[in-house]
Amino acid sequence: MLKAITRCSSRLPLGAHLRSYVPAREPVSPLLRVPRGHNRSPYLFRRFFCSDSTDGSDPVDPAGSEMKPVEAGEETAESKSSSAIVPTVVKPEDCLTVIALPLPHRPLFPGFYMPIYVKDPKLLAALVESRKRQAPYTGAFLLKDEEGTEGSDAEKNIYDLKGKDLLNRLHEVGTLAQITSIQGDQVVLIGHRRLRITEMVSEDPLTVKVDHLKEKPYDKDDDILKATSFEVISTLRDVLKTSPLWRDHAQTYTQHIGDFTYPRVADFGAAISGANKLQCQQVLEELDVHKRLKLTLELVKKEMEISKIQESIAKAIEEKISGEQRRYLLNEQLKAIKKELGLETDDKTALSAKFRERLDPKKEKIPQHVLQVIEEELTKLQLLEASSSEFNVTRNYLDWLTALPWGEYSDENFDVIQAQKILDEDHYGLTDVKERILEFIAVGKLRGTSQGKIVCLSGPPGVGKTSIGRSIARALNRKFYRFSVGGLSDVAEIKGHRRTYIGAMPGKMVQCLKGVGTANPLVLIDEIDKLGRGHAGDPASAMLELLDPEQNANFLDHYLDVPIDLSKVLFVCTANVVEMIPNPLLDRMEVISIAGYITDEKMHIARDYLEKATREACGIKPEQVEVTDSALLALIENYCREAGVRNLQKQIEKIYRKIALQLVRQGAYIEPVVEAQVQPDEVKAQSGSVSNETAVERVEAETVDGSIDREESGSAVEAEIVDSPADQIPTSIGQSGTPEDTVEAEKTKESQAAKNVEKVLVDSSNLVDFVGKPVFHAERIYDQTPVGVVMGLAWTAMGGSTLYIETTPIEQGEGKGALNLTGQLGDVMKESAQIAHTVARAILLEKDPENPFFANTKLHLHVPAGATPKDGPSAGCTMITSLLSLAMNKPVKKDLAMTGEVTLTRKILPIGGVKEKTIAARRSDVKTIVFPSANRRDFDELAPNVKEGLEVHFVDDYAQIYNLAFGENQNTE
Ligand SMILES: Nc1ncnc2c1ncn2[C@@H]1O[C@H](COP(=O)(O)OP(=O)(O)OP(=O)(O)O)[C@@H](O)[C@H]1O
Repeated sequence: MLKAITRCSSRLPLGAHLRSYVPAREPVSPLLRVPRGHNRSPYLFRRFFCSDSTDGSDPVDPAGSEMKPVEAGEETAESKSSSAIVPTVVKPEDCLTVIALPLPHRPLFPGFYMPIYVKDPKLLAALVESRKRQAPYTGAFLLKDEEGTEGSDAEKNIYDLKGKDLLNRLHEVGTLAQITSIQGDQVVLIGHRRLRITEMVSEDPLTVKVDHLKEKPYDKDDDILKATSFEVISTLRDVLKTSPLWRDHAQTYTQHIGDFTYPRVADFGAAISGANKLQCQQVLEELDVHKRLKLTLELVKKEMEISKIQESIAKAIEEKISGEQRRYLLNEQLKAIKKELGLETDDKTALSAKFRERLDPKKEKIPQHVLQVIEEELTKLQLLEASSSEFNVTRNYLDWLTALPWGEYSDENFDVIQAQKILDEDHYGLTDVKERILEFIAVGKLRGTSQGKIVCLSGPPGVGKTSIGRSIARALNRKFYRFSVGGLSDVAEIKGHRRTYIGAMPGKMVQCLKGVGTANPLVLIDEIDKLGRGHAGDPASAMLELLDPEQNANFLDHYLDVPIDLSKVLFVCTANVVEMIPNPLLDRMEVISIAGYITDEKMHIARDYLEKATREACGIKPEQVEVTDSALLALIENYCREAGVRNLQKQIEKIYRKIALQLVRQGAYIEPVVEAQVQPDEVKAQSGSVSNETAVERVEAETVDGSIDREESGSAVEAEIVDSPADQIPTSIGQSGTPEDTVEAEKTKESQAAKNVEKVLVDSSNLVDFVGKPVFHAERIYDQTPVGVVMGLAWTAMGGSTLYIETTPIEQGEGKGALNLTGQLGDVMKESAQIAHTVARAILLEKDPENPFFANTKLHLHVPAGATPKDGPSAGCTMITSLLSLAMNKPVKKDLAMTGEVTLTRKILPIGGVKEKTIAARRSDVKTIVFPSANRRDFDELAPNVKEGLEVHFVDDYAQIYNLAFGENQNTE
């Protein structure tokens, strides 16, 4: 079996520098050179032919030589003379009977090498034999494709063919090939001249008689021939530019063949083109040089097109990958440079070193099990590929593990006095909270260590829950970390994601510890009452694990996967409504409620804290402004009635912003005055004897804007002249002019200017200019409540408030008794109204058995304000009183407010929010309050200033309220 190593002999080095055909006219690449030879001797070419061709025979005869087929047996004069001299050496032209070697893939062109594999032992032996006999020639003929088979199939069947069958399968025209070497079954051939099979001589191996073919004669000066040949050359040259492989061919070919002639150009082009075997065979068979050139031109043009496409494909792909490759290469180079300079060892080592460096100082404090995990992960890191995703996961994990403050605690403050000072510095009042913190410190001092606790601060917005948390941290000398859990529904926020997830992060607590860098911070968990309901897992349970002192010594974060000790963390939670906190959580908390502030407390907070802080924040000096008590009071009463002080803070900020603008504007007007003062010429003119009037007159002339009146300007300048004699400062500036002096003078100027600016006064009369019209109108609608209207006390998340219960008849008639309710009442409140109706009817029956009011009257009970939803049972007693007032046509006592749930048996049950309700009652100028007896303790605990001026009655039966309300006053205490 024959097997060609390559597509054609093209793998073998051929080719040459092809010189320009007309060098003077066309100084082109030296790669392709002249197809001349029309004026050169054939012998000259022979010298250049293949090295093994010892006889110098030339398969490509020079142009102009005889082009007719050489008949078998016919011998040229040259051959005769040669054989006469060296009769033992067979010349190519003497080979008229040759072994036919089938070529499966491509024909062999004269001047080209072709290695083939001869698998048929008999054929191989015959070739070896022939080589030994000094006749190293064979006929190489292209195998025709059998119908329906192609390529490898043709090769497969080749050795089954013998004799005639094989002959029929061979193309008639082939090449006389010299056997240059035989190694094993590899036979290397070099093509000499064209042959045509005439008849079969023997069957196995197939031996045939051949005619030697020569090109038809052609005119070497024919223009068309020249032009075609040039075109082939120029196309070849173009292709050579893009393909280095072709260049090699050309070089080697000319080394062996010598200069190009027209037929050689055609052969060369066809041989190195990638054309299929039939097209090549066509070129081989063509003896007309012009036609052969044209055929070749077609092939090389096609080759050109292919090479263009190849180039564009290569370019596109190169562009695509070159960006990434470039980055990769640059990165690698950078790494190498850094490594060389000792700036960085390789990634993994540097990372490990970084982690170890972090660990070393705290190694003793890290729990053993954590150390073990860290070591394992460090080993894993070394084994992983730096570009793998697993590497990144491990690196991040180690980053977190090593960054946590294992066993690192801030030195706690156990000094109660110092702590009290800090707490008082930041907040007014809040005695309960402060006391609790001081107790905590005291216990810590006695025990020697403090322990984690959960404190829950509850109260309306803006009462300072969050800010006292920060202040507690400061008092205890702990690091402060705050996170809000309002609306939090993902357990992963608290407990972290498992490491297997992409973008996994530890939970908030681990983030907190990394952030603060100590294991005993104060963590403020804001809005715990607004904790979301989780869709995957229950955040409340996760919070429980986090907060519970029993469990959190071994808190397990999903990401970290090693237990961490949170028992030293002090948790402070804040909530607006304690009832909304999940019960198991609430159970573990120590709730401290901050009810809100009364006017008096707000005054203190505003004066001593908010105003001070705001003034500093606005860059205003105390002497530049005065906000009177009456202004603050008006602000609190008419603008900021809510329980907290956040709104009050906003209003104060508003005032100070306006003041700042006013001061800056004034300063801008005063400045030109000061400038005017420092004109040396003018100073000289004044020379110490300037009268006040003169200065005033001058300023008047310069500050023409109407917004500063004459008197103001005058007085400002007067102050200027009195405080700093005009002939001193300006003269020093004018004369010395050193930078120090200038700075000094500038400073003096500034302070003078500040002094000149008039102090801004804010009092109740001009408060409107700063904060606009009052937003609140008195909660109190009635001076004296009319029949059917009674004031109740309510509690909301915003603090306490007063509310009215109004009842009016709709229609009367036998058996028409009914009750309509309005005012956005909730279910509980509606039920409360039904109970009140029943109880009121029973009481009326007792007091006035003849009165059929409730039986015959359709009533309407309304609770303003209608837009606010209301609920709760604590308005029960107020509703009964309102119904009775209407039924008896008797108004209730003036300035009376009440609260309390009533049962059907007229018992009064306790209510919540005593402090808020008391504060609200005082705000509405209520004089007498009725509370359930069960709330007496709550009331007694209130600060004296909150209780001041109130007449409070504690009742446990409605009869007592009846007496209080309708004038039959008794001592209910
Ligand atoms: N007793 C006080 N003394 C001084 N400043 C106070 C006092 N109470 C509240 N403040 C100030 O009021 C502002 C609002 O307080 P903070 O934000 O702590 O309210 P909060 O109760 O946490 O509100 P929310 O429930 O809306 O979170 C803060 O600037 C705080 O300093």
